[in-house]
Order: sequence, then structure tokens, then C-alpha cells
Amino acid sequence: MTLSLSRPDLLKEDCYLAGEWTGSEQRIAVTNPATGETIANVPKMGAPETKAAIDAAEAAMADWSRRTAKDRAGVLRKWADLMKAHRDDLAVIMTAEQGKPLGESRGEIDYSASFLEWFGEEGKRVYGDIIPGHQPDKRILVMKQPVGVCAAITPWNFPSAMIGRKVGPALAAGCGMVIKPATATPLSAFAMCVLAEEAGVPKGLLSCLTGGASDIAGEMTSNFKVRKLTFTGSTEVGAKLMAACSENITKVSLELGGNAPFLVFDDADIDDAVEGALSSKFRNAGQTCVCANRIYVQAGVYDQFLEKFETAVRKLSVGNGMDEGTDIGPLIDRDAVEKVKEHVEDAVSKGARVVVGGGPDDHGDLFYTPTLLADVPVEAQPSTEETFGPLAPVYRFETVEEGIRLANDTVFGLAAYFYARDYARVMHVAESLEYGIVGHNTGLISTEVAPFGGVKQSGLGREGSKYGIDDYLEIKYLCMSGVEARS
Ligand SMILES: NC(=O)C1=CN([C@@H]2O[C@H](COP(=O)(O)OP(=O)(O)OC[C@H]3O[C@@H](n4cnc5c(N)ncnc54)[C@H](OP(=O)(O)O)[C@@H]3O)[C@@H](O)[C@H]2O)C=CC1
Ligand SMILES: O=C(O)CCCC(=O)O
Repeated sequence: MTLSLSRPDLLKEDCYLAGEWTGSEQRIAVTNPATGETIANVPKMGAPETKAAIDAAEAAMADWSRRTAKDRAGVLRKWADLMKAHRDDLAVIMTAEQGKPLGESRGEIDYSASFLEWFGEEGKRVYGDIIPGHQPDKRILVMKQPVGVCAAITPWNFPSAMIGRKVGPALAAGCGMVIKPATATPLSAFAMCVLAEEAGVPKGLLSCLTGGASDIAGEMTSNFKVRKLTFTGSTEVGAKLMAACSENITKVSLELGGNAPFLVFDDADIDDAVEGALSSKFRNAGQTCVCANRIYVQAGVYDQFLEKFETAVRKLSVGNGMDEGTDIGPLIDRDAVEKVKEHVEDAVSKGARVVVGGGPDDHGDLFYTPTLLADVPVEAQPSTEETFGPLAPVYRFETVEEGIRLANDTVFGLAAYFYARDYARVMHVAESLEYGIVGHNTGLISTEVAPFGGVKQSGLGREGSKYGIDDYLEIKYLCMSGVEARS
């Protein structure tokens, strides 16, 4: 399959290893989920190449970490600018391998670039402290230093932004990084590396390797030179990586599964709530960890919300993400389609009513019709498990306390949303939700300026914002003795 690109060299089929584009005999096909066509064949690398990349990152860090923060920020800014300048090509590559509509891909490129720019600037504000000494001749100086070589394992649902969000703070802090992108979507990652090189990221500081997940991750977690692992993906894999990192006490940041509740209270503006539910639920065909997974509507506005939401869901257009006007592209693979089917069947078998959709879509094997289920019972599967697809299950609840209890009744705690206008209720609900991210009267909460991350089994650490660089820094204190008393 040929993609129409102004810069065809952005489509790479080799890995970026220690500053060189490197292939391998064994290859893995990358396919377009909308059509099944092969777009590229990428290398199958493993532990030896990962080790080489880690060594190169360590070597390159020696100089990079000594450069001024302003200097590093200049490189990150140039990289961000290049991404924006090549937004259209990068978006075509992303839609081809991931399936999301082109408009969403363009938005993701800007989102990804925003982390490079933001963290370049944050790097300039990595301040220390001077603490009054505990004895008259002592002073305590606190300094922050790069944590060391970092490793990143990223998912297929945001092939570029999850890299920007991790590599931005790592490089800004003075670290080097080795990335393993999802096997389904490595081409966006490679394209970012082409532009990183052009922006002046030194050879070796950054590598990006495709291949066997456990081989690459095995080296990342067992190599003592790696001092930090950052992962976005399923809770199951995150737990395994955390266990593996315990060997070397390697620091971990984990951004894992969610099961976001979306609450609509009696005092909500229903038109706003419908708009919010639509954008939160159906972004990337429902394949984000912050997508509304369970929609709870209070009895007094239930019928009104459902009627308006039905009208909105019916208008969603399914198709190839490359086509203008597409709202919902394909799902990533067969398993993803099966999971949506299973959740729909389970809910319906327990008494839910199909209002819109309810089955596969005829655009192709990996398409599923946007589906709205009403009167979903709490025993249904989406109550406890992330669907990761275009299924909107609507539940009814009676009291505010019941709504909060249902929302918190999960092992996950990434994002939650609620619509209400009463001031006292707003604060009460916001404070009661056990989530790292809460959207009030909005279904869109993603921005580089806010701390993104979850509680409970949704993960550890925060990405983005002024807090996001902390995970890439170590704190050291210097205890100075023999300081003369002031005269
Ligand atoms: N928090 C989030 O943003 C995401 C959540 N999910 C959730 O996870 C479910 C499953 O999606 P899936 O793609 O399988 O997610 P995974 O957690 O399997 O994949 C995420 C990343 O982890 C890698 N990986 C997979 N297995 C291992 C392993 N044993 N050791 C180290 N790395 C590994 C993958 O590599 P490779 O691609 O080579 O397998 C990929 O780079 C989704 O339905 C969704 O519920 C999924 C993606 C993102
Ligand atoms: O884990 C995800 O699904 C990616 C985060 C999306 C976002 O930042 O909005």
C-alpha cells in the first residue's frame, strides 16, 4: 500500500537504533485496520538490540545532561515545530496504521508536539532548594538531577501522543530514552524519530525498537542501566512490568486501564451532557482509557437524556478514517471487535435494551456500529470492565449518593465525568469521586498542562503539567558542613 505523503521519507520501515536506521531479517507486517492491507514490514528486534540502544542512550546522556536546560528546550521546540509543520503527513501515517479519522490524527499530532514544547519549557524550571541547616554550621542544598536512562513502552491507541508525553519530560530533564511502540502502530513512532534527528536530538540519545514485546521489555526491566520504565497500556501488562522492575528497584510510571463513569445529575444541562457524552465516549471509536465506559443518568432526566443522546449517536458516520466526514473508524483488531460484541451480548442477556446499533458494521471486518444500550443492569460486563469500543451503556440511578457509589464501585480510578450545576453538589461529587481526573460539565479533559494519571489499579505517577517532569528526576541533597556563622 502506498501512502500519499509530501515527505515520503517520513515513512520508515527500519528501527531507529543508536542513531542509525537499522533493519533485521525477520519482519513484522503493519496493516491498515480499515482495509487489511499491509503498509510496511518492520524489524523484529530483541534483547541484544535493546541492550545496544540502552548503552547508546547512556553514552549520549553524558553530554546531553550537561547542556543547559535552555539548550535542550531549543531542540525540543524545534522538534515540536517540525511535527506541526508535517502534521498532515504524520496524520496520514497514523490513520493508515491506527484507523482513527484524519481530523483526530491531526489533533493528536498537535497534542503530541505540545508535550515536547511544554516539557522543554518546564526543564528550565527544575529548581532546587536551600534548607536552613539542622546545626549552626550546616546548610542543606537540594538539587534535582536526571534519573538516568529511561525506557518507554507505548500503546497503539495514541501512537504519537503517548511518546511525546514520555520522551518530552525525559529529554527535558537530561535523560536518554529507548522506546518500544506497540507492534500495531510503530510507523508514527519512527516518523517522530526522523523529525527528532532533524531537530538536533543527538545520535544515540533516543532509540525506537520494534519486535517481541517480552524480549525487548525483558532487557528493559533487567538492565541495571535503565533507571526508569514508563508504560501506558493494559493493567495486566503493567502489573507484570512492575513486578519485573522490582528486581532492580527500577522506578515505574504506569498509565493503565480505566472504566470511566459519566454521571448526569437532575440539575445538568442536558444538551451539554449529550455533547460531552458523545465526545468522551466515541473519540477514537471508544478506544481511549479515558473514554466514558458507563453512563449513569439520574431518574428525573433519564428519558430526556436518552432521547437526545439517541439522536446524536444515530448521526455518527462510520467509515475509513481517510474519508472526509468519518466519525468512527475501525477497531484495532479482531479481539477488540470480539470484546465489544461480548459486552453487548452480556448486557442484553441481562436485560439491557438496544436503542442504536448492536452489531458489526458492514464497512469491514474490524468495524462495529456505534451502539447505545438503555436500562443496563449493574450486573452487566461494562460495569466492571473497560469495553474499549463504540458502546455506550446507559444506566439509571435515583439519588446523588447512589450515583457516586456506582461510579466508585470499580478497581479502576483514571477518569470520571459528571454534569451538574448546583454549586454544593458540584463540590460534593468532585470530592467524592475516587479518580485521578474528573471532568465537570466537559467530556474532554486531555491537555499537556494538566496532570494525567490514575489511582487504584489505573496506575502510578502523573504525566503532563509541572508535575510530569518529577518522575524523570532524582532528588539529591548536599549537606554542607563547617559553614561560618554570619558576622
Ligand atoms: N491505558 C491505555 O491507554 C490502554 C489500555 N489498553 C487496555 O488494554 C486492553 C488490551 O490492549 P493491548 O493492546 O493488548 O494492551 P497491552 O497492554 O497488551 O499493550 C500495550 C503495550 O504493551 C506491550 N506489551 C504487551 N505485552 C507485553 C509484555 N508481556 N511485556 C511488555 N510489554 C508488553 C505492547 O506490545 P505489542 O504491541 O508488541 O504487543 C504494547 O506496546 C485494551 O482493550 C484496553 O482495555 C490498551 C491500550 C492502551
Ligand atoms: O491512555 C490513553 O488512552 C491515552 C490517553 C489519551 C489522552 O491523553 O487523552
